This record gives sequence, C-alpha cells and structure tokens, in this order.
Amino acid sequence: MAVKGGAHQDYNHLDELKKFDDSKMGVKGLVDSGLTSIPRMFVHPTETLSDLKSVARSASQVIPTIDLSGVDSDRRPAIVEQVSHACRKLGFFQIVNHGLPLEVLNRTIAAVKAFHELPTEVKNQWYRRETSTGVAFFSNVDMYKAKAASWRDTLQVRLGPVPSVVDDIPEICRNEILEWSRQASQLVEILMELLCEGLGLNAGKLKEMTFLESKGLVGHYYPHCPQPDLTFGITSHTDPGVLTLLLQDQIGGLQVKHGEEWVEVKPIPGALVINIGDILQILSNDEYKSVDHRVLANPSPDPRVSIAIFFTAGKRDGLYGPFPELVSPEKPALYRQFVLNDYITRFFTKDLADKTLTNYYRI
Ligand SMILES: COc1cc(/C=C/C(=O)SCCNC(=O)CCNC(=O)[C@H](O)C(C)(C)COP(=O)(O)OP(=O)(O)OC[C@H]2O[C@@H](n3cnc4c(N)ncnc43)[C@H](O)[C@@H]2OP(=O)(O)O)ccc1O
Ligand SMILES: O=C(O)CCC(=O)C(=O)O
Ligand SMILES: [Fe+2]
Repeated sequence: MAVKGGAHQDYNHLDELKKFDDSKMGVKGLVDSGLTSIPRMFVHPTETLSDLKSVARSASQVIPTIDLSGVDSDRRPAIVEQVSHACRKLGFFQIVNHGLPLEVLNRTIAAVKAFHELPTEVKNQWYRRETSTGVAFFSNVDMYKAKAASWRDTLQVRLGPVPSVVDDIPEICRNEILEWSRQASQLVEILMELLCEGLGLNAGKLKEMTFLESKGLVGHYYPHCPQPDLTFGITSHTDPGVLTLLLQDQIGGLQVKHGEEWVEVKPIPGALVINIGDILQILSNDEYKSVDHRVLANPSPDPRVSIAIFFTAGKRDGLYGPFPELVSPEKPALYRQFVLNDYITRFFTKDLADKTLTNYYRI
C-alpha cells in the first residue's frame, strides 16, 4: 500500500486507521492511555498546517451576534436585515435572547459530555460506521477518505424524518437530546422564517419544503491534544445541509474563513451559532453563503463539547435547485438541479476538506 504523507516506508496509514477503529476507543481513549505525542495518522500535511496561524487580528472582523428579543414585534424588520446581512457576507452569526433557557443549554452539553466520558467498554457498544439504526458513535466521519484524521470523537443521532428508535439513544443523554431537538426545532422554525424574509420570499417557504423535518444531531467531543500544532479538531469544510444550529461550550476553537483569514467564533454564554449550508447557498442562487469553517485541536486541559443539528433537505427523491423567485434574466440560475439522493451519496464518498458540493453542481 502507498505510504501516505511522509518519509517512513514502514508506516502504513490504512493499517493504523484500522487498528484505531477496531479498538473502538476513540481519541478520548488514546488520551486516557496517557500518550504525550499524537499518533502519525493524526498528523496533517505541512501545507494544511501552515494555514493554522492566519487568524484575523482586526477587531472589526467578528461574527455578528444578533439579539432576537422582540422578533414578533416592530423590531422584526431590523432583525431580518441583520440576519440577511450576516448570511450574505459571512454565512455565520450568533444569536442571543432566543428563548432557549441557559439551563437547557448547559444540561444538553453536560449530557453529551457524560456520554463521551463513559468507560470505553461501555461506550463501545455504540461504536459503528454504518448508521442504519440512526445512532452511531465513531471518530472522524471521513477517516478513511481524509489525508489525516482529526482530534475528535462524535455521537451521531438521526432526529428526522425517520427518527432513531428512542431506546437506541444512550440513556445517559437520551432525554436531554430529545428535549434539545424539540426546543431547537421550534427556534429553527423562527430562524427559517427570518432567512426567507431576508431573501424576499414567503416566510413559510423553507418549512413548506419540509426542511424542518429532516435533521441529524452530532455531539462532538474534542479532548485535550498534546500536539495541537500538528492536527485539527475538524478540518476546513462547509456543511452540506440547509442550515446548522450549533451549541458550543466555553472552550473555543471554532473558526470561520473570511477572505484570506480565519475569524474566531468566540463562545458567549447562552448564545447559539447559526450557519448556512451548501443546499441553502444553492437554493438562494448564491445570495446566502455557505462558508468554510474548522475547529482547532484543543490545547486546553479540559475537553471541548459542541452539539450541531444539521437541518437538511426533506425528500430523498426530490429535485432541488435555485428558487425560481431568485432567478431572472439579470441573474440566471447558477446551479443545475440535483436529486437529493445523488447529493448525499456524493457527500459521504468525499473527504470533508474536499471542495464543497456547490462547486460540483455549479453551471
Ligand atoms: C449528507 O448528509 C448530511 C451531512 C451533514 C453534515 C455533515 C458535516 O457537517 S460533517 C462535519 C462533521 N460532522 C460529523 O462528524 C458528523 C457527520 N454526520 C453526518 O453528516 C450525518 O449524516 C448527520 C448529519 C448527523 C445525519 O444526517 P441525515 O441527513 O439525517 O442522515 P440519515 O438520514 O441518517 O442518512 C442519510 C444517508 O446518509 C448515510 N449516512 C448518514 N450518516 C453517515 C455516516 N456517518 N457515514 C456514512 N453514511 C452516512 C445514511 O446511511 C443514509 O444513506 P442510506 O443509503 O442508508 O439511506 C448535514 C446534513 C446532511 O444531510
Ligand atoms: O464543533 C464545532 O464547533 C463545529 C462542528 C462542525 O463544524 C460540524 O459538525 O460540522
Ligand atoms: Fe460544520
């Protein structure tokens, strides 16, 4: 087998990946074993690592924080304007005063953290790469396709359109995940309205297209990394869905690409992060942007936990493309139409860091 990424002929990347995968211990298990340097399979190519330092210094380059209080009052047009501006320029924003209580946020983070901190011999019953039950614990969704693995573990739970069987969700975080899904979906219904209004569309358009029903949750765990300059928590990627709602703890490390620089998404107690995915960039005919983001490997002694819910397109055999309302002789359709099934297959056969699916469907 070809040696990947380096000089030593005795290193077999695929063997290392398989050994790690078969151990079912995840990155957390490696850290618990007391290692002080990261295994070779996690070391990223020099050219990717050289970009680690290009972080924005300018205070003006910040991800906006939008206050949602009064969203049903005469403040709504101003909120729509801020949301629309953020989606067009940066593809990311944070929200505060969104109505979800801080205790619920904290409880959800604590429950997902508790899952990841179960003993390996308990947790490994959920370790799998096939997702037929809708619940899977694994390390690195793209591990066998990526140039190098990254320093995180993930618990994945399908929430719709056909949700996971409730009893398959680990009991230690079951109620919290289900409650989070319920509350987050109510909030995302409002956000989808604001996003539609920001495009000049009917407020109910995204909901009518069932984009609220198809959703998957990932609970990421980023343990302390002894050599954070050699790897990532998640490599640069865009999210493939419609939009992502992200709950992060206070450790930090999420960065968004803005021009040639990386801008930090600073944790704010009680805030939630929203970003546009590739499908909404396509539907909006490039009015809204799905942008590259990444997570640095965690240098802190404490683990970082984040929980994303990906809202995605509803019908697997449905045809998707730019909204006709956003296509005109002055601005023709920038993408060809695609069947969602084809799109999903393409997503899972690529490395996360590969160019986004928007490039594939662009005319
Ligand atoms: C294309 O599906 C997606 C993906 C995403 C976002 C992905 C990312 O941003 S990657 C960054 C880090 N993320 C992770 O580490 C977790 C990755 N997990 C996922 O992307 C999951 O698909 C999910 C978003 C949590 C669940 O998505 P959902 O659309 O609900 O998927 P299902 O209905 O369960 O499955 C659809 C189809 O995809 C196959 N599949 C699902 N998960 C995986 C996986 N981890 N590896 C390989 N294949 C997977 C699944 O088997 C289904 O195919 P069938 O042929 O069996 O029907 C955001 C939105 C998306 O839609
Ligand atoms: O952990 C984070 O802050 C971001 C996770 C992410 O980008 C993803 O799951 O797609
Ligand atoms: Fe992402």
